[in-house]
Amino acid sequence: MTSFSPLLVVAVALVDAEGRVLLQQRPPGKPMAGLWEFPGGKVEAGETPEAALVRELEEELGIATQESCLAPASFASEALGDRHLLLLLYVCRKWRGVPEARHATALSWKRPAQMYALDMPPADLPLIGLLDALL
Ligand SMILES: Nc1nc2c([nH]c(=O)n2[C@@H]2O[C@H](COP(=O)(O)OP(=O)(O)OP(=O)(O)O)[C@@H](O)[C@H]2O)c(=O)[nH]1
Repeated sequence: MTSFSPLLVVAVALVDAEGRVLLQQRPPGKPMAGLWEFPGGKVEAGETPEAALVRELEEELGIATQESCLAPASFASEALGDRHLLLLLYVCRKWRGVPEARHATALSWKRPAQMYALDMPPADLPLIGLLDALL
């Protein structure tokens, strides 16, 4: 039997009062540099997905939220090199602080309809339609 060890990644659509979603641009030196993605990152050993996302938002954007403010929205399942990516997407409308690009090259608030024209990772593309319908 072949073993299956997916890469588990959590990401969030932070939604502002105007229904725009925060995207961040991956920095040089990382795989898929320059692409626009949802803030988030890998779930570490022993962590729940929600705890990982609260941690990533603090580390990457300097904002604070609570696990109860993270609503599961959708997921993506996609080959990623020799791994298989499971990307869990949450929606969050409540946080404290103003997002700043601590790791990313840039941040941008976008309406879902504007995302179709952006360079985003392949796993994110099916998630755009979901956000377009949801927000
Ligand atoms: N955060 C995030 N990662 C995504 C998205 N879409 C997508 O394919 N990924 C992939 O999921 C993985 C997340 O890894 P990462 O490098 O951001 O994770 P991390 O913050 O833990 O970084 P690190 O590896 O430097 O510690 C990458 O392979 C990334 O390309 C997305 O929308 N947001």
